[in-house]
Amino acid sequence: MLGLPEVITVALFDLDGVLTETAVLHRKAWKKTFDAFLADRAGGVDAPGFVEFTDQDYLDYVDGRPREDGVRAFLASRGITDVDPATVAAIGNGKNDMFLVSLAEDGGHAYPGSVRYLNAARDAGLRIAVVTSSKNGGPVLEAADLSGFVEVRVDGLEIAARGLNGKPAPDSYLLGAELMGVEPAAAAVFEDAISGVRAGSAGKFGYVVGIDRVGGGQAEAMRAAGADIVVNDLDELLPA
Ligand SMILES: O=P(O)(O)OC[C@H]1O[C@@H](O)[C@H](O)[C@@H](O)[C@@H]1O
Repeated sequence: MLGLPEVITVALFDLDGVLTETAVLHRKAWKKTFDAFLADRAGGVDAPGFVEFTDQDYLDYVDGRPREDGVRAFLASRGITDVDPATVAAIGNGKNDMFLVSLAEDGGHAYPGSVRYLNAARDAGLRIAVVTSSKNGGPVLEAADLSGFVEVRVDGLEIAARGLNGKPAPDSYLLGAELMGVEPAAAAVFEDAISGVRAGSAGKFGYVVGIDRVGGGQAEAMRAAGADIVVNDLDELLPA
């Protein structure tokens, strides 16, 4: 009925890019932030040393990870390891200000296919939690009018408060399963980020669903990272 193995009683949904279209807002805010930082270091966008932040950079280093983990991972990928913690925090805060402006302007939309799936899941008695690295998980759920579906939310604030390792470590998903009172084997993870698919795989969850929103090599990368199935939209899992 829901395209999941029968043993699954709990769904652990990532948020940005799985339930809501906000991954795009995150990516655009990160690009503006990192391009400004890189241009500043290189001496301008026309300087020979300037190489812009790409969509693939977002997927490889930032997507799905907690804010400052993403900053450090991307800078390290460019060989930039001399930034102090205050600078890492300032880069993340600047990006967050931009994200909040775009969320207020855009409104934070849910994917229609995800809303169909959430309704079908609720009707079928599948219990629903959200596990997101974002500290904006609460406001994004509210903006997209999805809070009513969610029994338990693990977000970036909770992850930081508990000192958990962020995705690709499985900790946040393991906490989600624990708060829902089930073993990982009884829970399915729904993810659009490679870091999140890795977290689901590392946590030995009963089923890992990859949602490919970007095309290119993403579906293949998701399978390699441990996804049991890859779809383009959640309602592909529902009966036609
Ligand atoms: O900066 P926030 O809102 O706490 O979000 C952290 C990360 O949350 C993830 O859900 C997004 O995929 C990332 O793009 C984002 O950087």
